[in-house]
Amino acid sequence: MSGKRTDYISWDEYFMGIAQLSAMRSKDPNTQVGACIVSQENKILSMGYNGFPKGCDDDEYPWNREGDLCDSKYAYVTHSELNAILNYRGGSLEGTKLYVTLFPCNECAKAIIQVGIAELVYADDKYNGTPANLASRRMLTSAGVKMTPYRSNGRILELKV
Ligand SMILES: O=c1ccn([C@H]2C[C@H](O)[C@@H](COP(=O)(O)O)O2)c(=O)[nH]1
Ligand SMILES: [Zn+2]
Repeated sequence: MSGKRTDYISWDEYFMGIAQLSAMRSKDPNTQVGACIVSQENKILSMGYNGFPKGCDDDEYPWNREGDLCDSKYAYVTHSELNAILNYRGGSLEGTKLYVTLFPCNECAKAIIQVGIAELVYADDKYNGTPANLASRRMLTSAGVKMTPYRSNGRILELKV
């Protein structure tokens, strides 16, 4: 009997929690996505969320989903996974693990594969079955990236900030 706390959060809860917290920084009114990249030694290497690139004012660029490409967010938003990858300045991401709140699209899948991320743990999969989702799964499978759905145990983590 060591007397240690037993209700501490697991590694998965910790890293998915960080991804969820990162998503809360997103200005996207429809879908907020967060990502957290972790080393094989469970060290957090990088984080990201979906948003416009540096210098592109959140109040000037459109957050619309509809309309011409240039009048919608899709032309401008950087996805959370890509932001997490680009935010990392420490060298190689080979063999790392990505926690992400939404299953990655095909464009993010390309970046994930090319930087050598070995596994992804995803929470939501609301675009399952769409062309981007199918293409993403196809590439991730071909590249041998392990895809693990996050299994929430339903525990609610509260923060007073
Ligand atoms: O792999 C992905 C896919 C999407 N996102 C971001 C891009 C957008 O900001 C939203 C999706 O908006 P919808 O209104 O649901 O189409 O999510 C991402 O970060 N990573
Ligand atoms: Zn994406």
